[in-house]
Amino acid sequence: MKVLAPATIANFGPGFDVFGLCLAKPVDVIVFKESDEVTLEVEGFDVPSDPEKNVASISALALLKMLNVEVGFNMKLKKRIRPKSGLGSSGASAIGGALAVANVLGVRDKNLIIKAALEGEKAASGSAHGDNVVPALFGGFTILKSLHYLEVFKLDVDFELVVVLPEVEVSTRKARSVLPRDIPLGDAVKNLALASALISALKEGDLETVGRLLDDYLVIPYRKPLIPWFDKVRKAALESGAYGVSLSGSGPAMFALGEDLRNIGKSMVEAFESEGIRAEYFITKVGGGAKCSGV
Ligand SMILES: Nc1ncnc2c1ncn2[C@@H]1O[C@H](COP(=O)(O)OP(=O)(O)OP(=O)(O)O)[C@@H](O)[C@H]1O
Ligand SMILES: N[C@@H](CCO)C(=O)O
Repeated sequence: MKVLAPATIANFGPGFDVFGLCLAKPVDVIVFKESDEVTLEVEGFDVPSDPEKNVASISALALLKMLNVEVGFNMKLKKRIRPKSGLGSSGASAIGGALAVANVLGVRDKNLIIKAALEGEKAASGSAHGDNVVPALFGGFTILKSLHYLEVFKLDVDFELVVVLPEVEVSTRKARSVLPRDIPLGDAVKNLALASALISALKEGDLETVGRLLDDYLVIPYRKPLIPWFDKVRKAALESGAYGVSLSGSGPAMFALGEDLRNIGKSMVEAFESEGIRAEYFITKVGGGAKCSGV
C-alpha cells in the first residue's frame, strides 16, 4: 500500500507549537508491505536508510510496539520534502510511517497514530512537538489544543500561498535550543491577541486580515541569529503586495499570502539572492492531509 504524507507549515505566525497548515505539495511517498523482516529503501533527499534511524520506520516500529504486534515490513521512502527545510519534512515521514502500519492493521485511532509519529519527531529533533504531524494527518488548518491527550480543532480552509525555500538549513533541534524558558508577559499577551484574531479572520475567510496578523513575539525574535535574512525577505514580500509573511515552522522556508503570488515569490527570491543565498519559490494551496491507497 502507499501513503502520501504532506509538507506542513507549523506555527503559522503567532501560533508556536499550536497552529499548523497542511500543504497540497510537496509530499513524501511511502510504499509499504508486510514482510518477514524490517527493511527500508530510500530515494530522493538524503536521509538515513537504517530503519533504526529513519523517522518513517521509527514511527512505524513505534506503532507496532504500542499495538504489541510482531511483524516485519518492507518500506520504500521516496523522500521529496527537503530535510531541515521548515516544511515539516520529518513530521511528514513520521506520519507516513505510522499511517502505513495503521492502515495495514486497520487501526483508526488518531491518538495512537500521532503518539507513534511523535516517536519519530523526537528522534529527529529531540522534541515531541505536534504542529507538523497533526496538520499532516488531519489536513486543513489545525489548532493543537493538547497533545498527550490529543485534542485538535480543525478549520477547513481553502486558499493558495507562496512558499520560498532558500538553500540553507535550520535544524529544528538548534532552533528550539535558542528559545528562552520564560518570556515577558506583554509578549505573551500580544501573541494571544494575534492568534485569537487570526483564527477569527481565518474562519471569515478574510485572508488580508490573516496576513496582517502574521506576526510573532514568542520565538522569531530569539531565532533571528539563525535567520539573519528574515527581515529583508519579509520587507521585500510586503513591498511586492503580500498581505503578510512569516517563517514556516522553525525555518528556513518562509511563506506569504497575497494576490499576485508569483510576483511576491520572485521578490522574496531576489531578496535572498541579494544576501548571497540561492532560493526557489513555489505556489501551493491548503492540503487535505495524508492519503492512503491500496492495502
Ligand atoms: N524520513 C526523514 N525525513 C526527514 N528527516 C529525517 C528522516 N529520517 C531521519 N531524519 C533526520 O531527522 C533530522 C530532521 O531534522 P529537523 O527536524 O531539523 O528537520 P525537518 O523535520 O526535516 O525540518 P523541518 O520540520 O524544519 O522541515 C535530520 O537530521 C534528518 O537527517
Ligand atoms: N513549532 C516547532 C515547529 C518545527 O517545525 C518549532 O517552531 O520549533
